[in-house]
Order: sequence, then C-alpha cells, then structure tokens
Amino acid sequence: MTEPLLELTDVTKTFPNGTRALRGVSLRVAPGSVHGLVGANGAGKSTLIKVIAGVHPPTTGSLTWQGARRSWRDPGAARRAGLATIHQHIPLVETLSVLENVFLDRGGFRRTPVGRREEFADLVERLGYPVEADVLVGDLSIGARQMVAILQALAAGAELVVMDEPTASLSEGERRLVFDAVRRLSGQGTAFLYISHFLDEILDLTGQVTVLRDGRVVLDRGTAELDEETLVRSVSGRELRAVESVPAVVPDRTAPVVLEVAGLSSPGRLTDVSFEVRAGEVVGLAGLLGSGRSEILAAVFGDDQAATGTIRVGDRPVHAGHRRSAFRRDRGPRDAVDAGIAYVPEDRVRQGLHVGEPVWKNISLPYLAASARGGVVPREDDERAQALRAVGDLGIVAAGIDSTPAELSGGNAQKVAFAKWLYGDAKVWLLDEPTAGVDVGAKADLLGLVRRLAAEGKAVVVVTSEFEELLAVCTRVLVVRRGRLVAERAAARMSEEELMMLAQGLTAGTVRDAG
Ligand SMILES: Nc1ncnc2c1ncn2[C@@H]1O[C@H](COP(=O)(O)OP(=O)(O)OP(=O)(O)O)[C@@H](O)[C@H]1O
Repeated sequence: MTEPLLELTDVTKTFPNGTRALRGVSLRVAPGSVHGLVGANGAGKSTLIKVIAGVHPPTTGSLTWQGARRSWRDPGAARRAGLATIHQHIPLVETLSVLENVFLDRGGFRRTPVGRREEFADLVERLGYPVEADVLVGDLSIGARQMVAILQALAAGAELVVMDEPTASLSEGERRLVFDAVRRLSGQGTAFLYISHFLDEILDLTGQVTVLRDGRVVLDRGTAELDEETLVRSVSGRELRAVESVPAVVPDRTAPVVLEVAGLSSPGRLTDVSFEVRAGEVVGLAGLLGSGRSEILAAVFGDDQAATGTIRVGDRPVHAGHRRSAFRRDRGPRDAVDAGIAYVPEDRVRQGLHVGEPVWKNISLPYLAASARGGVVPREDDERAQALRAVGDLGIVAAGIDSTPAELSGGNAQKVAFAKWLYGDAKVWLLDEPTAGVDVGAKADLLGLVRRLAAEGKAVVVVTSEFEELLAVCTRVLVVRRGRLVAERAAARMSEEELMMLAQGLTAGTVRDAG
C-alpha cells in the first residue's frame, strides 16, 4: 500500500458511562481510495468517524494524517486539515442558496464575491452533476442536498470525505448519482470513507472494506476478494435467514376492511387518494422521493391540517366533525391513536423519542397511555419487563434499559422508536421507512415482524425506498406519483424493474396520467 492518507493505530474509546465503543481499532485509508466501513448497529462506526473528525478524542491510540501524528483540538482543526464529514442529516441552511451553502465555511455569504461563482462552476464541473447556484437548498431533494454537501466538502479542500450512510433515504436514481460522483471524484484523487448498511453498495463502490463488530475490526480486505455472504456473516456474526424464508401472508380477499381512505386530498400535496386495507394485508406505497408517499401516511394519521377526505378504521370515522378543517393538528393524531392507528414516522428519532428519558420509559409511553385510558396504571415493573422484551425481540444494543436514546447508536435509537408502538393495541400500522438505518440482521428481523403483524390480522401500510424490500414484504403495492395513486399491483406479480418504471412514470400506456 502507498503511504496512507489516514492511519489509525489501536484506537480505543470508552464513554463516561463505561461503554467501550472502540476496543483497539486500526485502519489505513489510501489516498484517492473508496474505503467501506460496515458493521451492525452499535458496532462503533459513528464513534470511529467522530474520532477521525475530531468530535471525540480517542481514549488511547493514535491518528496519523498525511504522515504526521495528529490529535485534533476540535472538528474545525480536522476540517482545516482536509477532512470533511457528511452526516446523514445534512446540516445545510435551507433558507440560503446552494452557492451560499457551498461557501458557508468561509463566511461573508450575504455578499457573494464574484470569484466564487467561477470557483463554484469549477467544483460543479469536477462533480459532474449540474447543480444550480441560486436555488434555495430548502427547495432541493435529499439527493441534490447530498450533492451540495459534497460540493461543500470540495470547496473546503477536503482530501478525505467521510460519508455516513449517504444513500439511506435516497431513491434508486439518486443513489446512482451519488455513486457516480464518488467514483468520479476518487478518480481525481479525493479519498472516501463510505459507511453504509447496504452491502451491495459496499461491494459495488469500494476498493477496500473494514468491518467492525463490538468495537473491533473483524475483517479488513480488498473488496475484490469479498462476496456478499462473507460480508453478511462478518457484519452480523451469524447466518441470516433471508426475509423470504418467513412465510408470506396470503391475503384473504373476504377479510374485513380495516382501513378505508376515500378522497384524501391536501393542496399541493395529495389529490383524491383512495384505498382500502383488509385485515392481514401489507400494502406498500411505492414512489420516488417527493412523490407524496410519506404525505399519505402523515395525512391518514391526522398530521396534515390542510387535508380533507374520509378515513375510517372499521366502522369508526377518524378525524371527522371538526368544522374548520377535518384534520386539526392538535386533535388529528390523538383521534387516530384512539381509533387504533399506530404511526412510525420516517424521522422517528426526532419525532418519536424523548431523548432525556430512559429507554424503558420511551418504549412504554404509548402502552402507558393505552393502559391509562383503560383505567389501569401499569406498574414500573411491568413497564420494565415490557422494555426488556422489546430489547430482546428487536436485538437492541444498549448498556441497559436505563440508558437514554442519546447514548445509543443511530440504528438502535431507530429500533427503540419502533418498539414504542409494538405492544399497543393498534389495528392499523403506518410504517414510514421501517428499516432505514438498521443493519442487515435487524432488517430481516423487522421485516419478519411486519409479516407477523399481518398474520395477527392487522392492516399494515409500508413506505420504503427499497423496492426489493417492498416486494418481499407486501401483498399489494400502490404506486404514488405527484400526490396521486397511479397504479396498483399484486406484489407477487410485479418485478422491481416494473415498479421502478411505474414510479418514474415511464410506462405511459399502462399508467393513468398523473397530470
Ligand atoms: N455518547 C455516548 N455515550 C455512551 N455510549 C455511547 C455514546 N455514543 C455511542 N455510544 C455507544 O457506543 C456503541 C457504539 O455506537 P456507535 O454509534 O458508534 O455505533 P454505530 O456502529 O455507528 O451504529 P449504527 O449503525 O446504529 O449507527 C454503542 O453501544 C452505543 O450505545
């Protein structure tokens, strides 16, 4: 190997609560390489990149950057030395333009110097993806924001770009754009440390892979010598059952309709969306990012004040009877929960977790509310037992159920937010990107869980960007485009390619025009 750009030697990190997140990690990243970093939820990936980026000082061990031993005083020091980190939630300023965001680090963004436009044009040329300088970042798709974040890294002179799950909520097309950009830039000499739970991406994109498990490197190998099976085994430490091996639910066409949505509209978002879900059905909403698929779930849950239309759970109307608008934010979600709807939003960690409360309380909150409505106040012992069960069912890695979500890895916090709804008495489940951010083992567990819910007679609606997953877990798929339902298929009779075409509106002959 040529002289590494970055070298970590025997790095350990112990948090104040005693968690040993890194237990002697060594890693070498070559200049201009694309280096994959993978591992199960809680394996230590985020902690490692925080050490690299100067957010956490290592407890012991050393970091060598461009041949010199360094210890970053703060993240600014790492950035100035040529190390950029792009996190999943990209901290761009929505009210500023692309140009202003790209040069944010240099300040003075209210008056954009003329030279910056030329520099911007050069950066865009290097990236090989057309991004307009004057568009507001708030108006961009997540994929385009990734591109802006990459431009920002280039503008800061980054030689190593650390990308933390860059494609987690991207559509297939957007993923390809990110891949192309990474390949192109690495060809020009920029190195990437690429973190992803999508092992096919890792195999496709990287030249070298490091696998972490329980804070240790368990595999470090050239990608050409790896296959998916080896990688899966190394990440999860076990043989995985494929999702397909969980028996699929065969829908019963005579089963009662549990959820009925009729004429659901919301100005600028949704137009006349109508569908039914029977007991035991898993219905998938497929569409590109921004198609309105998540908005449908939010509106059904009552989280869209402008929405109109009729929603029923069994015979019970939901969100009815308000004069000004059928859906009032203050009443909507409560009425939905009372009617038996559980909603796991995409951004569940921010929307669904109380970060200051321990894990066991987070898991028991809806259960507590339901029990209290029934006149029974659960004992703390019961709530703790419930939480322990959830930790076992979902394989949540935490020091204990008294940890707070802030002390958990991203994927494990996702699982806590999910677990929160598991033991309630919901009849309808609305799941937005249920497997986002979770590792390959937990993904299979969660999908198995969705099937179990259906087998218990629940009505489930799932939104996911991963079409393969959608087809594996759903009985029926509705395709959403520009806020309308444009096609419906039995999942068993549909291929991923067809789904992709429909979502993009490419088969005009078979799809009603979405207008
Ligand atoms: N601030 C913290 N305080 C205490 N423990 C922490 C803290 N941050 C992370 N941990 C613990 O360190 C371990 C590694 O977490 P880390 O976030 O690095 O995992 P990860 O591999 O990035 O997981 P994911 O794929 O879920 O993002 C976990 O056991 C986690 O609970």
